[in-house]
This record gives sequence, C-alpha cells and structure tokens, in this order.
Amino acid sequence: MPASAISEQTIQSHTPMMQQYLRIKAEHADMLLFYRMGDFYELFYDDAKRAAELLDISLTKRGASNGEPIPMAGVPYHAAENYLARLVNKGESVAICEQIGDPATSKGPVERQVVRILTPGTITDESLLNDRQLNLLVAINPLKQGYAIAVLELSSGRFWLTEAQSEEQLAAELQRLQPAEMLYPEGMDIASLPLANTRTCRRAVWEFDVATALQLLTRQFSTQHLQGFGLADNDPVISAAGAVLHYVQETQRAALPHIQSILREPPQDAIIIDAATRRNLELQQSLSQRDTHLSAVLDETVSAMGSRNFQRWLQRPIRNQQVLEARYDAIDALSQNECWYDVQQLLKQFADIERIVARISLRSARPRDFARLRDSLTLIDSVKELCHDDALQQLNKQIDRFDSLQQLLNQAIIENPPMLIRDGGVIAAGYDDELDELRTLATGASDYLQQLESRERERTGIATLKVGYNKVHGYFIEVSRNASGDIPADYQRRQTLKNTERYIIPELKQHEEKVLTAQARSLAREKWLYDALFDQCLPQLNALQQTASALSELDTLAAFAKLAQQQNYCRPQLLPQTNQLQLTQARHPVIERLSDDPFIANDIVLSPQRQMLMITGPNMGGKSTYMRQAALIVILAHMGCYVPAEAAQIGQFDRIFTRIGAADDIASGRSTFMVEMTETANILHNASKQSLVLMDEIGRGTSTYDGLSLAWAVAEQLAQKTQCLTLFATHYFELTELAEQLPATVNVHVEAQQHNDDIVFLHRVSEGAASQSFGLQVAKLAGVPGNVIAAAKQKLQQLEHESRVQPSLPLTQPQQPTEPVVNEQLQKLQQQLEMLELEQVTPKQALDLLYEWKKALD
Ligand SMILES: Nc1ncnc2c1ncn2[C@@H]1O[C@H](COP(=O)(O)OP(=O)(O)OP(=O)(O)O)[C@@H](O)[C@H]1O
Repeated sequence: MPASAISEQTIQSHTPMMQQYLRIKAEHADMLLFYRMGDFYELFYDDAKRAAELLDISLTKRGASNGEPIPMAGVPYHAAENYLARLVNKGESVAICEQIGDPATSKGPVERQVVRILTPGTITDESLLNDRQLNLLVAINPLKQGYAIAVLELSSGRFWLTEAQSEEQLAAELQRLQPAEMLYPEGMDIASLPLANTRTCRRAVWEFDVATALQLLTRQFSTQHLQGFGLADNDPVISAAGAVLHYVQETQRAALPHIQSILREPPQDAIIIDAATRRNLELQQSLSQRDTHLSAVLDETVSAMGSRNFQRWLQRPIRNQQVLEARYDAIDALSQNECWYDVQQLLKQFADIERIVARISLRSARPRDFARLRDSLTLIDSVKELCHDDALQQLNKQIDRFDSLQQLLNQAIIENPPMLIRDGGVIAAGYDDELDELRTLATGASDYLQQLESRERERTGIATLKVGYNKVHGYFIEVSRNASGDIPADYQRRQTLKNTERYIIPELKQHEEKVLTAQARSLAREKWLYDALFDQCLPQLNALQQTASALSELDTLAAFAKLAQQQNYCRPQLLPQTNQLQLTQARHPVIERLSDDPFIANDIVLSPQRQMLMITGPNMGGKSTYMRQAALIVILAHMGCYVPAEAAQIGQFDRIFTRIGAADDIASGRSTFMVEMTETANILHNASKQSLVLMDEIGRGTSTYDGLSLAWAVAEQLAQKTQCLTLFATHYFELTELAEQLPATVNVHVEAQQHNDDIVFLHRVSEGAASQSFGLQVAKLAGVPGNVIAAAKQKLQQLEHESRVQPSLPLTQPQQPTEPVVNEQLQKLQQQLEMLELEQVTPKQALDLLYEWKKALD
C-alpha cells in the first residue's frame, strides 16, 4: 500500500517513528520523501522501491511496523546532492526531511521537518542545474477562450505571462518553452500536449482563481494593483501566474525577493513558430543523434548567462524593429577593432551572477557563491569601459557599480572559502571582533598545550611525552609504554594502544571544555554573520539582476559580432511594411559550418510578384537546404543577429511554417502520411499573407495520383487564397505547370550535371523547372546494386512508353478549364464515328479520316 494512503487509524498501529514518518509523508504524497536518520536519508515503502529502481541502490527492509517488514532504501547524507541531481533529472520531486530536534533531549522520535522541496521546475542549486539551459516552471489554465500561460525562471527571477488561442498554439508554446515542470488545474485533459520531458503536476482548481492570483501577485510585488505591469486586475490570464506563485512559495518555504515583476508577452510580438517547424528547422534539437542544431553550432557565447540569453532569443524571435535595429547597432559597435574579443575575454571570467543572485534571494547561496560574486564585481569597471560606444550606452547604463557590496564581500569572505558554511572557516579574519576573539580562544590554545607538554615532561621525566587530540577522545597525554619515568598519580588512563598509553588530567579536561565551547560559539557566530550577509545583499538584488541581464545580452551580442566578422554575415535590412524576402548569395548557417565542401551561396527572392517558388531538381540537389536557409535567416534576423548572406532585405513575417521531412509519430500512433497531412492542415488553416511557408515534397507518403492531386491543390490554395510567401519543393514535375497558370508562381531548380550514368550536384539554384529527376543516378550513388539499377532503368523506359501511349489525364492535365475542351473534341469524334457507315468508305477515305481526327486531337 502506498504510504500516503494509510489512514490515521492505521498510523496509530505503527511504531512512534514510523507514525512520524507516515504523517509527514501524507503531506508530501506526490513526491519522494528523504527522511533523515543519522548519517542517512532513508526512503520507505513505495518511495524506497522507486528510488531503488531510479538510482540503482539496494532495496532492503527495516524491522517491522504494524507486523509487516518495511521496504527501505537509503543514501548517505554527504553524497545526497548527487542522488538528488539524478532524481530531479529524471523528473522526480523530492521533499527533504531533516532532524531539527536534539536527539539527546527528545522523548520519543526526534522532531523532524521538511526543510526543502526540490522539484524539476523550482531547483536553483548549482549542482542540480545545467548551466547553459533554461529551467522553467509553467502553469497553464484553460480560459473561456484559449489558455493562460505563466512562466517562471526561478533561477533568475524572470516571470512572464502569455496566451494561446487554441490547443495547437498551446502545444507550440510548450514545445518552445520546453518547461521542466508544468502545473495545470484538476479536470484539464493534457494527454495530447507535448510533455515528454516535462514533469506535470495537477493542482487544485482554486489555486487558479483570479482573485487569489491578484492577492498573491500584489503582495509579492508590494503594489496595489497590476496596472504597472500592463495587466487589469481581473484579467483571467493572471490566474496562471497565481498558481505559479503559490506553488513556488509552497516548495521554497522562503521569501522570493528576486521575483519583482511580471511581464506580459503577447504571442503576436514574436514570430510564431509551431512545434513541428521548430523541430524541422532543428533550432534547439537535432533530428539526428548528432549535435547539429542551430543553437549547438552558432552559440558562440562565452558565459552560461550569455548562452541562456541566446536560447531565449532563439526561442522567441521578436518583431519589434526598434529593438532589433538596436541589436544590429550594438553588433556594429562590437565589431569595431574586434571589440567583441576583449568583451569575451572579460565575460569569460564572470561567475553566473544571475543564478547566484537567485540563490542569495532564496538564502541558499553557498560561501563560494559570495566569493565568486565578489570576484566578478571587480571586473565591472573594465566591462563598462569597453561599452563606451553610443550603441552600447543602453547596456552600459544597465550595468551598475557595486563598490560597497564589493567592499563588504572582500572583508567578509576569505579568499577561497570551503563549499559549505557548516564547518565554518568562511568569514575572514578582521571582519568581526567577537569572532576573532572566539577563534583565538579556540585555536590560540596551541601555545598553552605546548607549555603544558614541556611542564609535564619535566614533572614526569619522560622526554617523549606528547599532548595529542582526537575527535573521539578529545585531548590526552600520550606516553610510550617502554618510556622510563614515573606516571603521576593524577594521570587517569583513558586508552591503551599497542605501544602507548593515553592519559587525561583534570587541567587538560578543563582546557578541552573551554576550547570546545569557544569553537562552538565561534561557529555559531560565524553562521550568524553569514546569515546576515544575505540581508545585507538584499537591497542590491534588483540592481544585480539588471546587471546580470545586461551582461548576458552583451555576451550574446559579442557572439553575434564574432559570427558577423568570422563567418562573414551581413546586417539585414528590415522592411516591415512589405511582404518580401530578398536574399543575395545566402547560405545555410549550419551546413556551411559543418560541411567539408565549400557551400554554394544562392539568391532567394520572394515578393508579391514571386510569392511561390516551385523548386525542382534531383534528390540530394539541395532543395531542402535552400528552403531551410531562408527560414533560418529570417529567424536569425529576428533574434537581432546578422545573417549569412551578402545582402538581406526582410519584410514582415508573422509566422513560419514548415512541412519538411517525414517521420512517423509513433508515440501518438500517427503514420507518416497522417503526420504530413496534419501539418499541412495546420498550415492551410493558420498561414496568413505575412507567413513564410516551406513545403517539402508533400504528398510523398501516398499513391502518386493522390499525392500529386493533394500537392497541386495545396499549392493552388497557398498561392491564390493564402497568398503567403511559399517555397515549395517537389518531385512532381507536373506542378511546374502551375507557374504558367498562377500569376505569382515561379519555377526554380537546383542544378546537376550528368556524366554518362553519374551525377554531379552543383547546388546552384537557377530560374526555370528542372529537366529530369536523376533518381536512378542518385540511387547508384547511394550504393544500390548495379543489377537493380539496370532493372529500374528498364522499368522506367516501359513506364515512360506507357504514359506516352496512354496519357494519364490527371497527371498532365489536372486543370479544370482544359478538360471541357478535350471532352468536346472526343464527343465530336464519337458522333462522327457513330454516323460513319463503314461499308461506304474506301480504304483511302478511311485513312484520310484517321489523319483528320488525329490532327483535331493534337
Ligand atoms: N548550396 C549548397 N552548397 C553545398 N552543399 C550543399 C548545398 N545544398 C545542399 N548541399 C549538400 O547536399 C546535401 C543534400 O541537400 P538537400 O537535403 O537539401 O537535398 P534535397 O534536394 O532536398 O534532397 P531530397 O530531394 O532527397 O530531399 C546536403 O546535406 C548538403 O550537404
């Protein structure tokens, strides 16, 4: 039976310690409970089984309680962080229950309390977090129309709200955010959401109440209302933010002073990229096993803060031209005299102050956090000096100086403090008189011990007599057994070893007590001083957050400047009032870096006159690459980055859609074709005139006729009705006819050359349709055996011959208007045939008639 399901009556039948355990466990039913017993954290019942499985530790039994042996598993407390990290990485939450009472004075089991709760979305410990990844907690709440979405990055204090109009948009948002943990109200169905790497946590409906949210948020921000954050007090969207705040307060059990505001991020302020497109474009994850996604290849930041900011900008390419131009200007400035290089050299030395500040707020910062913050603050002046250009003024202003804090930390913390405050040795000498005094008392004792040692040597006449100390027996006088001399009567034997005897004398005992109390008092004083440091940092938290944020942006911009210079990127020209994408000699930012062969740059011109490019050419010719580079360049430009091209004019884009590649979605039981059609349906429903749409070989997953007809109809719809900018790659040559029928559709093709039976890919994109498909040559290149290729060639000839003899109407004449013409001719022919009296016709006349009819049909 799960421990959480045990009733109070049953609890009574257990041993007192297990009663205590079961009561605490009942309050933390949905997480693992680490129950401290001496030097171990123990887990019981189902928790033990689960932990044993997840951590590969042994499952044992502990005596019996209520007549049954209790399954138990444990981890040593000093190694707990490692186990905790593994559990949290696997999406588990853990409540840590410590002994807070004194075992010596406790009657019954020592008092215990849950002091810390770790959940995947609320961790801030350095050892549990990946330093280059965002760790987000999200709450979603269905509204009358759409969904409210609140997002908190507890490790930085960033808190924002957004919305989704439909379930499809909600899925896209979740795919974008990749939250570590998601809260949702009881009763909501989340089965169809993409949450493979997210811990989901069902919460009570009242936690999503708007009035409760308002109360929690205004209390957190110490404001009367939320208008300052652009939110009406009764805005239903705040319901999700309330749930987040409630959850974090519950798990952290501490004030959250670093959460100082909430931002509203309307979805339309950014280019919307749905889940499939994000995956297909390999923005943050590769489709293959290798790390070949955009972020892995282009993230040139030097600090963890900068890298996370890069992810943020990549996740949400913004549309605000002013902000984007300011980023381009900053890249310009950082490119002058390779200023980016100096900036990077400095930023490399910075600690992750963003996360340190969060830990200081939550009072969980370690001594080394303070030391690293102190060391980082000394670099700030040099950074500010480098940011003198006008274009960097905004950032420069955001970076504060912290002279008094730096001085405080310099005085308070020793150069290289230990990991934990637990054993002291963190606070520097000279910082606090009382601590210094206690320390002298505790350690200055060595003089006294030396004096005592020489006095006793004289008194006993034993020259080898020594005063020693160990943790178990405290101070002692050690005399070797074969030493000659007298052992005085006041020597009490404490321990007999192989060659030595150890004694204690009352004077030494008294000294021991004095030293020990001084040590304990000095440690207590040190902990108190350490604790006070948190309060002393508090007034600076806001400025520190601003500074950290500016430094992380500066790092990203320096990385962009490096790309601009070393990879030869150009500054995009944004033309927001227009519908166009004009790229001169554009390249694919990832393939050009990863491939050993030189990359062939190509122009891409999309405009109201060239709305759709119908791209044909051989397999492996570079069609997908050409299309993807267009989308990636639009995304890079909207991150504020220069782009891999000689020139780029970029109009207004609201969304990017792709239908690329084919993969079964086995998890949701959808076949390749089903996935393809679902994505196509999504595009047809949601694309607008301002969208960029990439269609790669749609219709491939079904029979030729079905596939071609679908591809044809989809292309027509996009060109005529949606009128979005579309790149449409296809192997159906019949589609190239669309260019003649639709005003803004143009054929382009990737070039290849044939040498005998071999093919050379030129990867050059030219106007016009491709002349042949080279499928067999590519198959040969791929290693398909010669006899199979020969057989395929024969079959191809046969098929081509048959299609000439028996032209398949839908393939060559799919257009409606042309069909009646053909039918009219046929009808006329039929009538003439019916009326013809064969007996009356000479062979010569018959032949003439045949010629006439054939001519009419041509
Ligand atoms: N412009 C280019 N310059 C250099 N190499 C390129 C270029 N474009 C593509 N390639 C290389 O050719 C390979 C195949 O390109 P891509 O997948 O785009 O072809 P495709 O025409 O879409 O093929 P398929 O029709 O089989 O899907 C790429 O992996 C890349 O290595």
